[in-house]
Amino acid sequence: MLEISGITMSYGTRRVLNDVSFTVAPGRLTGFVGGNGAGKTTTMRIILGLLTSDSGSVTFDGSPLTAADRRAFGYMPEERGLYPKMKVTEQLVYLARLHGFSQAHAKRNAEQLLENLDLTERANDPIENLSLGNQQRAQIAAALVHEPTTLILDEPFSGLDPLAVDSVVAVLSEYAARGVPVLFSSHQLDIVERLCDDLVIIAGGEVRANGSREQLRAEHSANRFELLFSGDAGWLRETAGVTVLDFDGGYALFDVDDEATAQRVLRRAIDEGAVTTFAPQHPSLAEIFKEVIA
Ligand SMILES: Nc1ncnc2c1ncn2[C@@H]1O[C@H](COP(=O)(O)OP(=O)(O)OP(=O)(O)O)[C@@H](O)[C@H]1O
Repeated sequence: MLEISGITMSYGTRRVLNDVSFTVAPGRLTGFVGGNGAGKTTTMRIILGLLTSDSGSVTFDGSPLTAADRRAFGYMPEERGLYPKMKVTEQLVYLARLHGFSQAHAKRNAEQLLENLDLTERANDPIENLSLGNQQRAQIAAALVHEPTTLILDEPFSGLDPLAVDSVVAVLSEYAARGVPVLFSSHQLDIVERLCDDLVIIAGGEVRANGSREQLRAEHSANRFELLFSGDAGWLRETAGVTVLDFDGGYALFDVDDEATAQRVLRRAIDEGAVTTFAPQHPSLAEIFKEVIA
């Protein structure tokens, strides 16, 4: 388990991280979400040891990170940094060799990653000849080729088309399933919502929400229900404790003041017609995000 505890950091007199704490659990994909300038890249650089925080700690399974621990991490930086003239496979093999892998092992890993990322056709092209989306895939392969013990990825999905997103999602999920903690930042809330197990929402250098996706959705659930039945739901507008948000004949979306009101509504709907849907509505990540950063 990677644990970030009480990290505070200033650039000059300007504090950009304030008491940032969260964990990245093994085998889980943790999405790190925040607007521009929220502090994601700074936090990741501190985890990697590229920046030193003013206070706080980063530990792995309870011990402070050593240089050797960090060398075994996989990192995809915000500013992409592959050698433009080097061919894709050559580059990946070179990086794995730097980590002490044999030529054969390095080549095997590189080829497998290129296949999983649908990049095999470009294996012998120089990086600079690839489209931006394909350079991005190569960069993801570069972060993974040395079988890292932890993955830290800064905006791995930016600039990828939906098919590329799917192949990267599959590669990261497979990697996490090996028991590796994976932390990735993203602005794309729909992808984060689909992909991540855990979420950390940061704004103004402070963690505003943190937990499993289900936990956050449940915590921010506003007792909202959807009803679909064969009668007419007009009576809902006059029902005590109910606020109707959307209504169309036998369809209604509404908030209730408590669970007892929801059950009263359900009983009345059953009395008046055949109920096909009566379900709590959990907010989307985009809605939670807006709520917690407000
Ligand atoms: N080298 C630096 N010197 C001074 N201020 C910096 C430096 N790097 C970042 N900052 C400031 O620190 C704050 C956090 O920046 P950071 O890059 O960590 O945010 P971010 O969440 O990664 O943003 P983005 O999504 O835009 O990349 C911002 O206000 C930024 O302007």
